[in-house]
Formats: sequence, C-alpha cells, structure tokens
Amino acid sequence: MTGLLVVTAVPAEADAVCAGLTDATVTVAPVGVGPAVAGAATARLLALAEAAGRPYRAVVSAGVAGGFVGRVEVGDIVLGTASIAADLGAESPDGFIPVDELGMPPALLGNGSVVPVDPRLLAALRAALPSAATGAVLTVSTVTGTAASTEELRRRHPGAVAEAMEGYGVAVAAAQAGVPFAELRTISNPIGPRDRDAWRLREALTALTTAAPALR
Ligand SMILES: O=C(O)c1cccc(C(=O)CC[C@H]2O[C@@H](n3cnc4c(=O)[nH]cnc43)[C@H](O)[C@@H]2O)c1
Repeated sequence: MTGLLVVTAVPAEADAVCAGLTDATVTVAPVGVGPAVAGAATARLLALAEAAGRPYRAVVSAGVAGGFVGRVEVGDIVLGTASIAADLGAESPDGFIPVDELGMPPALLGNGSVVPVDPRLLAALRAALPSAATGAVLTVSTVTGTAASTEELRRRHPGAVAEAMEGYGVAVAAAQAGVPFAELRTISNPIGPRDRDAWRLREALTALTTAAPALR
C-alpha cells in the first residue's frame, strides 16, 4: 500500500501543495482542468498503482476555488463534505433538473450527481485543519460568471461553500476504484460576475501550502 494521492488541476497548485507537505509518501499530480480530464487521469493513476501492487490508500482533489460570498472568504481553506456535479442534468422552462431526477434507470446513473466524501478521511482532515470551512463543493464545467447563475446556484445548493472544476470527476474515479476520497480547496475568488482581476491566486496558493501538512 502506497500513500495518499493528491490531484490538482494545474502545476502551480501542485507546487503549492508540495511546498507545504511534511509526509514523503504523498504523491502530488497536476492532472488538468475540468471533471472529465481530472477523472480520467485519476482513474489511470489509481489503476497503474493498483497494477504495480502499490495501491493508493486515498485520493484528495486539491486546488483553488471560487467561494460563495457570505459563506466563505478569499484565502479560506475549505474541506468538502460532498462533491456535486452542479451542471449535470437538463435545462427546462421550469428550471434546471439534476441528472438524478431525469427518470433514468439507476444503473445508468453511476454515482449520481452527489458524491459524499469519505467520512473518516474528512474527520482526519478536520482534526488537522480545525479552522477550515466545511460544506459541499460544486463541480462545474463552466466557471460561474453572472449574477443570475450565481444566485441560481446559491438557491439550489444552500449547503455549498465553493465551486471548482475537478472534484466530482476525481470523486467518481475514486469511488469506482473503491478508494476513499476527499476535496481540499482554498478560495481564490468570489463566485459572481466575472472579474479575473479580483482573483487572488497568490493568497489562495499560500493557503494551499499552509493546509498541505494535513495531507498525510
Ligand atoms: O495562472 C496561474 O498562475 C494559476 C495558478 C493557480 C491556479 C490557476 C488556475 O487557473 C486554476 C484553475 C482552477 O481553479 C479552480 N477555480 C478557481 N476559481 C474557480 C471558480 O470561481 N469557479 C470554478 N473553478 C474555479 C478550478 O478548479 C480550475 O481548474 C492559475
């Protein structure tokens, strides 16, 4: 059994995690942006380790994220309680319908749109990061960038604290491999009308380094 696998979207996030790690058995891999590429890459890394006889004992999706204003602040550390595919479903004149409510046979839904994190892994991370905010982390393929879509997500997900683009894909890969999963994010920007100049990447990457010793 090898250690923990931490997957990030971009190399800058992986570097920030590595800068704070205290456990040499942790592997950090930047796997790309979005749930599809992150899920596929994570599945491959898990399968390769399993085939080599050194399976990972857990997977953490880590990186920066947008935060819901009033629920978290820029620079905060967030521990996900679940990863939710917030845009997986169908639009209708009456609003968005999650994939779980489209009437598909359950066998075709896989994990559905909500994948809870592993409770023991979350408890260990919470113990190591007692000041971290906790709540659901949404996974989106399109960064939210209007007031209307922000309000819609807030309404549909009152328990969500952040949105990012990989967690759900990584969670599905972990679930299908039977490996515990968690999501660790630091807030780089408020979710809302697009303003790239308001992103505080340096602050969020520093917070990622601060949080990294919890990954052990
Ligand atoms: O340009 C850089 O130096 C740089 C350094 C670190 C990260 C980046 C990114 O572009 C990160 C993309 C990554 O961030 C997540 N993210 C952050 N904010 C949001 C958001 O408001 N909505 C959705 N996703 C967000 C996401 O997981 C991206 O993959 C650049």
